[in-house]
Amino acid sequence: MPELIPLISQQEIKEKIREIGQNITRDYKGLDLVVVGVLKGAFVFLADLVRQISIDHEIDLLGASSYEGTSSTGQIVFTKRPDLELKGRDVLLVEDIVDTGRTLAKTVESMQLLNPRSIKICALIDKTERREAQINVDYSCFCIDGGFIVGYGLDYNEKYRNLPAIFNLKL
Ligand SMILES: O=P(O)(O)OC[C@H]1O[C@H](OP(=O)(O)OP(=O)(O)O)[C@H](O)[C@@H]1O
Ligand code: HPA
Ligand SMILES: [Mg+2]
Repeated sequence: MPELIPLISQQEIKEKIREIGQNITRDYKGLDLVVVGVLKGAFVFLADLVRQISIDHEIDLLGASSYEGTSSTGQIVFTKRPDLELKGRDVLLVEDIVDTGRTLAKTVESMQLLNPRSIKICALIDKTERREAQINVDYSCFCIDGGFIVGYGLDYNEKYRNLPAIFNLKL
């Protein structure tokens, strides 16, 4: 049976998201913000984050998938493209986790083709141990070294996304 070891509590997540939401609100005043969540993993974080951003903004979604179990296949499959016009706008990509960095590297590359005015990245978890692609995370909630984590949107083979806090998964 896999073991779940508590890593980040609901309260810690809540407090950090409030702080990051205030920073985004401050930094994007007067800009044309479109928050784009990366499915599936970011859906819980996105829903909580946008409710802490108090300037007008629009929300869109894209889908990107590459994991089997705890490993990246290296093949990023885009399962959904954003619907909104992003040209000339200020795009904030919202991710649950940056691990190897491959998903975001590919995603940023593909978003750049849509000619936004700016692209920045907000990630709940910035996990550094397996980083391969150079990614600058503009808004990072929690930085961790390693381990495979689940909960709060993050899955292992599609399970555990519903857990309200974040856990280390021991297989
Ligand atoms: O930095 P990387 O090594 O690319 O890993 C991060 C990506 O992996 C996960 O997505 P996954 O492919 O598991 O799809 P999911 O969001 O549907 O779970 C996660 O949601 C990120 O998008
Ligand atoms: O640590 C992780 N947990 C869940 N999904 C992930 N996708 C990349 N890294 C992870
Ligand atoms: Mg996943």
